[in-house]
Amino acid sequence: MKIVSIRDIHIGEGVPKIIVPLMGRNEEQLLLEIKTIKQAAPDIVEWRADMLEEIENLEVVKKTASTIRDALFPIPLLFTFRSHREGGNKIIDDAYYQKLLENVMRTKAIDLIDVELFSSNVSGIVEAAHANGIYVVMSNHDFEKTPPKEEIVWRLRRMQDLGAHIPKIAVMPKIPTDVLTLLDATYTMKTLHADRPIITMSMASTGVVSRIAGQVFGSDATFGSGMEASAPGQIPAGELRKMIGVLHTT
Ligand SMILES: O=C1C[C@@](O)(C(=O)O)C[C@@H](O)[C@@H]1O
Repeated sequence: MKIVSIRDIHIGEGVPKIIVPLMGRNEEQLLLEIKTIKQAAPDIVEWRADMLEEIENLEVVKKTASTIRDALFPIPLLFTFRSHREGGNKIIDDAYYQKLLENVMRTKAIDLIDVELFSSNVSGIVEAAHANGIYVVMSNHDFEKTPPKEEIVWRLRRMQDLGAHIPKIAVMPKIPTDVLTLLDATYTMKTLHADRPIITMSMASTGVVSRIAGQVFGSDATFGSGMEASAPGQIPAGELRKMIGVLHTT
């Protein structure tokens, strides 16, 4: 089993890692947010760059990336531009998505990058990440429903085949047994197919149990909110840490 190690954070080993999103709209808000979320001692911070007002200005994006890096170091930084079709804040075209990701990777201000499975030229982006020494968290989100177990496992396997260091999927439950489907898919992926860390979650209030207990079934990290949640069902990172601690006391 491959472990993803960034300084003293080892994803895929020990207790699940807590990832806290940064949702600020500009540098000033982001710096304030960083001060606040540091109190929750996140293992990893995710910059949700689709929230940035000036996301279409590459110079601003690159400068903001290094400002965040300096304020956070040594906490590992995950860069995410979440597309609108997968629940993100802003619509950009495929060409700009790739250009944005490649520019940010070249700054070396980040440790991990989110690459959506269904974006165009995934292989090209993954290649650029490998060339820059940045870990790929490949992702897929379904805000409408929970696909069948076989489909969830297929998507996670496809991410692994495409060179993701960490495959990730977030799905929406309509009924409580949809959460079981997600957890069952997680367990099958982890025990039969995965040779690396994976991250899975079921969203909204019905899915909260998956964010707390996901590691029992094979998920290696979980998202907890800082100042603002980035998806439905995220609970505050401090509370999440306590609950995960309870699951790991015996
Ligand atoms: O992919 C994910 C997972 C997520 O959607 C969640 O449900 O916690 C939150 C996003 O910020 C992150 O990029």
